[in-house]
Parts: sequence; structure tokens; C-alpha cells
Amino acid sequence: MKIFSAEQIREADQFTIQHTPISSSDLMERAAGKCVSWYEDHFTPDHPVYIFCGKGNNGGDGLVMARLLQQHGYTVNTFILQHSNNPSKDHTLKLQQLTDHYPSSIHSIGDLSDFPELPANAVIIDAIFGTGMSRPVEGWLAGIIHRINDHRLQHTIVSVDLPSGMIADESSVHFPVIQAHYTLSFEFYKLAFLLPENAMLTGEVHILPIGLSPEYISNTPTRYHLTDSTIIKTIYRPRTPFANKGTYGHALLIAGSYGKIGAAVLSAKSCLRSGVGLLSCYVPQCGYDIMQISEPCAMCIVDENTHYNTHFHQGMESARYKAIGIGPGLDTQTATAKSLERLLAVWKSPMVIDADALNLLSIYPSLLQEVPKNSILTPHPKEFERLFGSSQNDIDRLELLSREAVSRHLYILLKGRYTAMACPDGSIYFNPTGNPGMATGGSGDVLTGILTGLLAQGYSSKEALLFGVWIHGYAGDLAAAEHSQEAMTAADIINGLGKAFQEGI
Ligand SMILES: NC(=O)C1=CN([C@@H]2O[C@H](COP(=O)(O)OP(=O)(O)OC[C@H]3O[C@@H](n4cnc5c(N)ncnc54)[C@H](OP(=O)(O)O)[C@@H]3O)[C@@H](O)[C@H]2O)[C@@H](O)CC1
Ligand SMILES: Nc1ncnc2c1ncn2[C@@H]1O[C@H](COP(=O)(O)OP(=O)(O)O)[C@@H](O)[C@H]1O
Ligand SMILES: [K+]
Repeated sequence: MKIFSAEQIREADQFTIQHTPISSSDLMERAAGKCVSWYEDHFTPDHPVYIFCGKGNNGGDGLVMARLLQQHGYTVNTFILQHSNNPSKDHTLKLQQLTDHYPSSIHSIGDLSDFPELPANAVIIDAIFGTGMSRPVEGWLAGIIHRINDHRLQHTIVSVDLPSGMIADESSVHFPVIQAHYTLSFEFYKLAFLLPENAMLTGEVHILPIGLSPEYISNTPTRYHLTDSTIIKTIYRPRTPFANKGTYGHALLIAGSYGKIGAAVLSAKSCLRSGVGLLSCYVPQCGYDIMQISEPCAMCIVDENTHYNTHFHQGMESARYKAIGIGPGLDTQTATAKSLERLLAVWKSPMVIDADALNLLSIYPSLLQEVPKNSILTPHPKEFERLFGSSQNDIDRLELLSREAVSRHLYILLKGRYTAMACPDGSIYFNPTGNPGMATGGSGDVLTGILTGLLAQGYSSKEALLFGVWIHGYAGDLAAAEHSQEAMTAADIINGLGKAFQEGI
């Protein structure tokens, strides 16, 4: 699914109005009608509805909702915030229609003192500002937003299109923004919904299709995408009937150190469960028995050192692996760094680089220059900051992520609720699968195994990244469904992979 900027969303509205037989007024009726249908599925008429409207088209949506809900038997109080003397054309039209039918339901707010008392069972609808928001809200308007937020614990807040005050495609951090329980957004996710800094503002997001022009949507390029099953279906390649294990590649996982052989085991298991043809694991001596017993399907190569890996570069000039994954539980010993340096000097195909291998790149930044093009780096936010520095806000961090991916010709993901995946062509994909149950030690090691397994099978770096992160999150969702978010472990994600390949594509 494409994620458009506020400007592109306005263009999509205009294009739809010009090229399909619908007027802007009717498009607003349709949008508000979708919100009303959603609302009726969630709230009965026993709850009085308090709708706060701005004077742009977001407010226009609120005015249409006020009329439709009253037609459907709801008690509605509509409050128009007098922040401007220039209401939009459709706002004026919809206000007239509401006035014609329900004049006594309309009130005006020109100051904080006009804010109404809300009955205990009221529901608040926020239709103050939508995609037209271009700067922080200030003065008494900011006071209204804070006042609505003060009601958050007692009253449900439903925002139309965007929580008011939030800017669709910029950072609104530290701005006054409505803290919604639900956001009913038209046609597209907004970039702002995917940023961790806005986690407490949107509540549950529901995307309501309003029939914007498919022609505009498919012909308009955008940098940002949300991965969905349509994209994943185009990537997935079923196994062929005459395949043998050579068809699906030989992967090498370099992982583990004393006390962290579990990380290597988790990566190995998930790599095998992702369809790799053959897997070798390079571990220190202390990992040999553990690995062989835990995962008999993997072969083992053992370092000369007992506690950590020091010589994995040896013989790699002529090695025939289809993919290498390095990092889980690796430790950051100097001898390990030296071996990584020598590996990078001879290994020129894309690798998956995670965890302590990323930490080594941040300790020895010159190594970062040597990472093969099209490799996949998988930092969590802390590892990302160690590698590339800190940022003022999440939009700046996305820019930094993308700049590094483009200039270094790497695929870099930034883990989180919506893992962001930056590609060398400047595009950024967000992954929607996964849940907070995956915030548990070892989840990232499982991802490294999956990505390495997919790369070894011949998926391109971009395909392996989008597909791997999707299936990892999907398996995590299955694990949470079976065990609960609290009780699930990283091992349960691996156990979910079978069903995820069957159902999640
Ligand atoms: N087009 C369509 O067909 C459809 C559009 N739809 C709906 O339209 C919404 C977009 O409407 P929009 O473009 O009118 O912008 P909107 O969010 O109402 O804000 C504009 C108002 O806010 C004001 N304002 C802005 N910043 C401010 C600030 N910091 N502080 C104070 N004021 C500020 C600005 O005033 P000004 O900047 O001119 O002073 C202006 O009055 C979209 O989110 C969706 O809900 C749907 O019905 C589907 C069909
Ligand atoms: N709240 C969440 N929602 C979705 N996915 C999550 C959430 N928390 C963690 N994850 C996923 O779990 C994985 C955690 O990785 P990481 O922090 O590297 O774990 P570890 O280092 O313990 O292996 C990432 O892929 C991340 O996207
Ligand atoms: K709104």
C-alpha cells in the first residue's frame, strides 16, 4: 500500500473529483458516511455525541456526521471552533445543511471559556483539523486540544482522518495533538501513524476506503510504502517439483559466544524453517555440543577459540555459500573484529549483519565502508544510534536511515512496531505485522536467520527483506494468538513459521 504525503492526498481528492463523476460535496458525504457506519457499529444512541469541528474540510466531515447521526437517532452537539473567517466552500455548504435540519444542535467556540461540560457517557468526535494541518496549533486552540485530552480517561475520543494537531508527513513531536482512542482515516495510512513518537496519539487506526481514483493511486510515485499481502505475493516463489537441496542454497551463520550460544541456535532454527537448502553454523568450541544437539539439521564449523569466534574469515576466498548471516550472540572481542575485517576484505556478496556484528561496525567505523553492497543491516534503535548517531525526531531519523542506505548502497532496517526498511533507491517500506509480544530477547536473532535463509534461496536483498520481516511478524502474531503476548518467546516465533508460510502469503 502506498503512503502519500498530505499534498498528494489533496491531489488524489482533486483528481477523483475531476476525473470521476463525483463532486467534492458528495465525496465529503461519502467520507463522513463511512465514519458514521463505523461509529454506529461501535456506539449506541445512548451516548450523546460531542463533535468538535474546524473550519476546513475536516470540520466539514464533522458537520456531515452531525447531520447523519441525528438522522439515525443519535443526540448530537456540534461545536464549531472559530479559528478562521474563511471556512472552506464545503464547510459552508455542510453548515447550511446542518442548520436547515438541526439548528439547535450547533454551538460556537471562540475561546477556551466556551468549552462545554460533557456528560459522563459522552463520546467525543474530533473533526478539527485533518491533512490541512501545516503548523503547530497555538493559543486558545491549543487549549481546546489540551482540554479534550483531559477528558481522555472518562470519554472515548474518535478522530476523523488524523488526530487534530498532527501533521500527516512531518514530525509533530511536542506539538499539541489530540490523543485519540480511534482514528478513522480515509483511504491511506499517513506516515505520521507509523512513527514511534506518535504511538500514544492515534489509538486504533481504521482505514476507510472512500473510492479515491485507482488511476491516481497507481500512477503516482511515492517514497513510502506499507508492506501488504499483495506485495508479498509478488515476491514469494513456491518450490519447484524437481528441486533438490542445492536449489535452495547453502547459508553460513556466524554467531554465538560463551553464554550466548542460544542466539546462534535461534538463528539456525529460523534459517532452516525459512526454506534454506543447507545450513552451516560457525561457532566457538563451547557452542559445538549445544548446536549439534539443539539443531541436528545444521552442520557445524568450530573455531579454534573456546569462548568466541576468531577465525571465520579462513577459507572464505573460495567458499561457495549463497549467503552469510553474522552477528547474533557474536560478542565484540578484538579478535572477532579482526576476523570480520578479513572476511569483509574477501567476501563481496550481500550479507545479513545483525547485533554484535553491527556493534563491531560502530566500534570500528572503517569496517562499515567495506560491507558488501546490497547487504542487509538489521539494527534496533539503540544499535542504529550507535552506528549512525542520534536524531531530533522520528522524521529526521527516517531521513538519516534513508541517506545511509542510499549513499552506502545498503538495505537498512530500523526495528520497531512498524519496522522501517530503507532501500538504496531511496524508498522506505514499513512492515505492519508483529506485536509487542515480540519485544523479548531472541526475536531479532530469529529475524536474522530468516533473512539469511531467504537470501540463500536466491531472493534479492530487497525481496528477502520485505518478505522476511513480514513473515517474521506474521509468525509472531500466530505465536501471540496461541500463547499470549506475555508468555510467547522467540522460540514460539520459529514454531509459528510453518503456519505463517501457509497462511501469511
Ligand atoms: N478534499 C476533499 O474532497 C476531501 C477532504 N476530506 C477531508 O478534508 C480534510 C482536509 O481538509 P482541508 O484541506 O480543508 O484541511 P483541514 O485539515 O480541514 O484544515 C484546514 C483548516 O485548518 C486551518 N489550520 C491549519 N493549520 C492550522 C493551525 N496550526 N492553527 C490554526 N488553524 C490551522 C486552516 O486555516 P488557515 O491555515 O487557512 O488559517 C483551515 O481553516 C481531510 O483531512 C479530510 O478530513 C474528506 O472529506 C474527503 C474529501
Ligand atoms: N511492539 C512490537 N511490535 C512489532 N514488532 C516488534 C515489537 N517489538 C519488537 N518487535 C520485533 O521483534 C524484533 C526484536 O529484535 P531485537 O530487538 O533485535 O531483539 P533481540 O536483540 O533480543 O534478538 C524486531 O524484529 C522487532 O521489529
Ligand atoms: K481530526
